[in-house]
Amino acid sequence: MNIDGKNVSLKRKDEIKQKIQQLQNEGKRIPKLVVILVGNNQASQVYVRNKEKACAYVGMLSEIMRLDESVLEDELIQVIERLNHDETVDGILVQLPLPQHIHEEKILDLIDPKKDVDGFHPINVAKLFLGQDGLVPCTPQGMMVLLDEIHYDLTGKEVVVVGRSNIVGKPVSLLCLQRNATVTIAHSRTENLKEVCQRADVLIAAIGQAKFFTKDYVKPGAVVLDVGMDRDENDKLCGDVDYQDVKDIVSYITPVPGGIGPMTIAMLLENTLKAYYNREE
Ligand SMILES: NC(=O)C1=CN([C@@H]2O[C@H](COP(=O)(O)OP(=O)(O)OC[C@H]3O[C@@H](n4cnc5c(N)ncnc54)[C@H](OP(=O)(O)O)[C@@H]3O)[C@@H](O)[C@H]2O)C=CC1
Ligand SMILES: Nc1nc(=O)c2c([nH]1)NC[C@@H]1CN(c3ccc(C(=O)N[C@@H](CCC(=O)O)C(=O)O)cc3)C=[N+]21
Repeated sequence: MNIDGKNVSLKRKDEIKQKIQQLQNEGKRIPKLVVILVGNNQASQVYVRNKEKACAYVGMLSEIMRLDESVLEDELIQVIERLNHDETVDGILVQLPLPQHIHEEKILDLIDPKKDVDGFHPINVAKLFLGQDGLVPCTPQGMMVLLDEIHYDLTGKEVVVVGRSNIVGKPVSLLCLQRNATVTIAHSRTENLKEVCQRADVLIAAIGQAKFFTKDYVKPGAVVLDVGMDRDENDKLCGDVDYQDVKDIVSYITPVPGGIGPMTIAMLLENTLKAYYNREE
């Protein structure tokens, strides 16, 4: 069965919309998200526009700062420092990937952890590691919300996460561990990947390879969360999972599009609202 991420994200956004309406009624300041987009990466343009639309839908203020591909690292640093000090700004997101000449780590470390709605700053990463309350990366958090939606209890379950990036693979592994799953993190150097994946009660596919996971990777009855945002042979958007091949043997699967992607955006809005409340307190 499909897990309808689009619909779940809509429910979440409607809840946020109500909260913002309430702030408005009380004459309070309205939460604001700033997205920094460097260069003109095609995919990034689409994602950023989706974020802008979502902000408008819930009544949140948003600003997209479009910087030229050739922007100097120092200029970007100045922009972030200004936003860090801007009292009207609650969330700052620097869209990845950044151009080659800019050091990603240096930039992410600079964002005020209180405004780090991506949850990529070392302080927030450490909080997640320690199980402390902080800003949690959006895509992994979105996956937890979808598991809640199907009332799936991870306790004692075998979770296999394929992919070990800082933005998806590692954080989602920690969240599953927190929920008492037995977690395996696989990657490009993993031996016998097929056999490892076949053990999974929950398979999390986050490698960026179109339709890589066919049914011989999937245990019948497993839950499959497909994070991939890939292009197939016809340049059509698809996931890391071969949906047609596995759909009849899984218990649940997130489709692409309409699965994890929309949840990422809903969680971004939730994080911005959380950052707002934390700062107002
Ligand atoms: N829906 C959403 O909201 C989001 C979707 N995405 C999508 O998710 C996918 C993953 O993104 P991201 O985590 O940033 O990816 P990265 O490219 O940063 O990391 C990919 C990971 O997958 C591993 N990997 C690559 N190929 C294989 C393979 N053949 N077998 C096993 N492991 C492999 C790599 O291993 P190694 O470490 O050994 O190199 C690496 O750990 C992409 O399609 C991306 O577009 C990303 C973010 C949000
Ligand atoms: N600092 C930073 N934070 C991110 O969260 C971040 C990033 N950089 N860089 C790129 C990835 C990717 N990502 C997506 C967000 C929404 C969809 C999304 O809305 N997907 C729709 C379809 C989109 C389409 O039509 O192309 C869906 O799956 O239904 C996808 C992918 C966020 N990322």
